[in-house]
Amino acid sequence: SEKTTEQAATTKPFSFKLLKTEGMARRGEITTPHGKVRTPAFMPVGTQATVKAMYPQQVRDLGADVVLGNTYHLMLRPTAERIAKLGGLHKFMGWDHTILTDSGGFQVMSLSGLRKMTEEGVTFSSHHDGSKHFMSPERSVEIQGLLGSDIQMQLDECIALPAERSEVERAMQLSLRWAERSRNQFESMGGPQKGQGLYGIVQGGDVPDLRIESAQRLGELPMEGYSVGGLAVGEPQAVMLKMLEITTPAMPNDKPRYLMGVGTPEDILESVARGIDQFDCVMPTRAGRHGLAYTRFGKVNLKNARHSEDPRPLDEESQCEAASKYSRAYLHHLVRVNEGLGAMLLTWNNLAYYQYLMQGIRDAIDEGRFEEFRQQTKEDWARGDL
Ligand SMILES: Nc1nc2c(CCNCC3CCCC3)c3[nH]c(NCCc4ccccc4)nc3cc2c(=O)[nH]1
Repeated sequence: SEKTTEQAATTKPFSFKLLKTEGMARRGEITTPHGKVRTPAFMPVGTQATVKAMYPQQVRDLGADVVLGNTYHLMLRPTAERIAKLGGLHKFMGWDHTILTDSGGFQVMSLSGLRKMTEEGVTFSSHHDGSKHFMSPERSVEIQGLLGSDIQMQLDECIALPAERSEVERAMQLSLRWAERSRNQFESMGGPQKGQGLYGIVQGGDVPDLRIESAQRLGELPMEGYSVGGLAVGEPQAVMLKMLEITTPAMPNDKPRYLMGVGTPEDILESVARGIDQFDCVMPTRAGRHGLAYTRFGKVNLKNARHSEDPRPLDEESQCEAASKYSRAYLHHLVRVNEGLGAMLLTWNNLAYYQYLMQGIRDAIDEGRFEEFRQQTKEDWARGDL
């Protein structure tokens, strides 16, 4: 029968095209039911169905192809059932491009009160009102399906570092068993037929053989992509980078690799060089709300009194008005008197800079000059803010 455009679009299978590589750096393109994702990609965080202090169109105009939502926050408020009743998360928040959701395990462990972790799942109390909740691998995938998420995460257990090997191994093995249960639930809900993707999450802490075992055994499951979890949890940057050098070669080469929770511009640049395609971090948005600006020449803390009479904008060559149109003195004032416009302008500037960096990385890999781009960018940052 003649499929409508809409139906044809949503039944295209999830896919990842590897377009170019330079060393371990990769340039690719993911196709989801809501469009394409150019990789390497930075994915702004929209925890409670909004990228804080930004309009969706503003986020899109900066070049973001995907934003993050969160199972933990949305299952508590307004609940996944209510969002589903209202047409799903895309419609609810007015974002008509790709949405990736985390499974909620990380947030339960880092945000919620009293919790009990068993083979079955995790019981926890809401950090809002103390109400009791339960999340299993199956329930997490069900919630992400209700939200209409294009890229879903398995439920996993992420532990903080440093940790005993026995503890790292226990959490890694549990996460592997939960990966299989998540996959079964995802397939029983027809995820693949809707063109959605489910990612497995590699764990294993800072223990090389556990990282390799986790990556290899996850790779045997037919996941649409694979995340590197359990990092950016307190370990030094050198340890994180070392673990990437060990882990990414053990992950499927033809599927997207998502490093969760990372990171600063330098973390991102160094992780692209070690085989990562997708990133998310609250840094640019959270820092913006705290007066910190990311620019081509490093960070500028607008709280600092040295900016109080500086008439220069953050970066007059920037395409983003937040960087080119307002003086540092004005931004300093807004931050000092805690005016909402301060958070809005600095969030806008920071997301603009992150997307500018990602576009530079993608162009550099396309043109076979990523190594040179990486060195030049690090020199620019080191110059500090002129
Ligand atoms: N499922 C899962 N999620 C992880 C996350 C959350 C990623 N952002 C989710 C978004 C969805 C909505 C909320 C966030 C992580 N975030 C970090 N580090 C953040 C470090 C950081 C902390 C504060 C400021 C800056 C960086 N490590 C992470 C590891 C895992 C993991 O193993 N499993």
